[in-house]
Amino acid sequence: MTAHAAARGPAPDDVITTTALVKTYRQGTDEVRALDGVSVAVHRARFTAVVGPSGSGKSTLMHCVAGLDTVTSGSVVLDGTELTGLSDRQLTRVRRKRIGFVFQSFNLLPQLTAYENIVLPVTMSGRRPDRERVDHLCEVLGIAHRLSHRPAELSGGQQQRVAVARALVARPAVVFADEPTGNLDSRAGAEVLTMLRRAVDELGQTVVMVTHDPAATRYADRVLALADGRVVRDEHTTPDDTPGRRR
Ligand SMILES: Nc1ncnc2c1ncn2[C@@H]1O[C@H](COP(=O)(O)OP(=O)(O)OP(=O)(O)O)[C@@H](O)[C@H]1O
Repeated sequence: MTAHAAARGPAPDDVITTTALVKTYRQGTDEVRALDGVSVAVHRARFTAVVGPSGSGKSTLMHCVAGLDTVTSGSVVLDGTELTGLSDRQLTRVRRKRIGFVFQSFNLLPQLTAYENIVLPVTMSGRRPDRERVDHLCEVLGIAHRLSHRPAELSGGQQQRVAVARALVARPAVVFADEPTGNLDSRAGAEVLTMLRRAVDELGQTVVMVTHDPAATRYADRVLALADGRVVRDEHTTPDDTPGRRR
């Protein structure tokens, strides 16, 4: 969907819609306009990469859309819920129920096994893990043989795949991946990107990834480029351009 069409409201297959999103920060006496009117819609079950130079607003956009930061003006609708105006408690609920996160630094709990890390979002909310779902995820992600290991006993790439499984386990509406390959060598990075791609193609997951890595964007269906807090490019790729993509 184009930025123009996004202004007309969310279509059924849009899992995120922002309209005229503005975020300003105060830096001393100056005001920084980190987002300067972003209207964009993200399609369900697609892999969207957000790129742009340092300071262009990528992290701010992700934080506002994921309910990690408040917006100055405009609207964010995530999976049918308007986030602006929600209390911290309501935002926490939205994040817990509808969003999975993958970070550059993996953020696994060192004292827990891979399996315990993966099911944490489920057990923390007082539910029992769906063993079939976990087994299927671990098979798709190639970590089924590593589940009893602690993070320190895993390679960086394996740790990040555990983090991807953790992000997917509760069937979130969106997975946000913030520089997921930033701490990995190119081979491990390619493996993790392939796993995110498979999460989209085989599990119907929606993935939004912030990245500096030009190679990473080749795995996405769409590349949104930001500059000075605005969307300056919005490119959709075809399946033939995308490595590891099902034809
Ligand atoms: N908490 C904050 N307080 C003040 N200014 C901020 C804050 N967070 C971000 N900014 C400013 O907002 C602008 C956008 O920052 P943002 O971190 O979103 O960019 P980015 O594209 O993610 O950069 P990078 O690639 O370096 O992570 C920058 O000018 C930054 O200095």
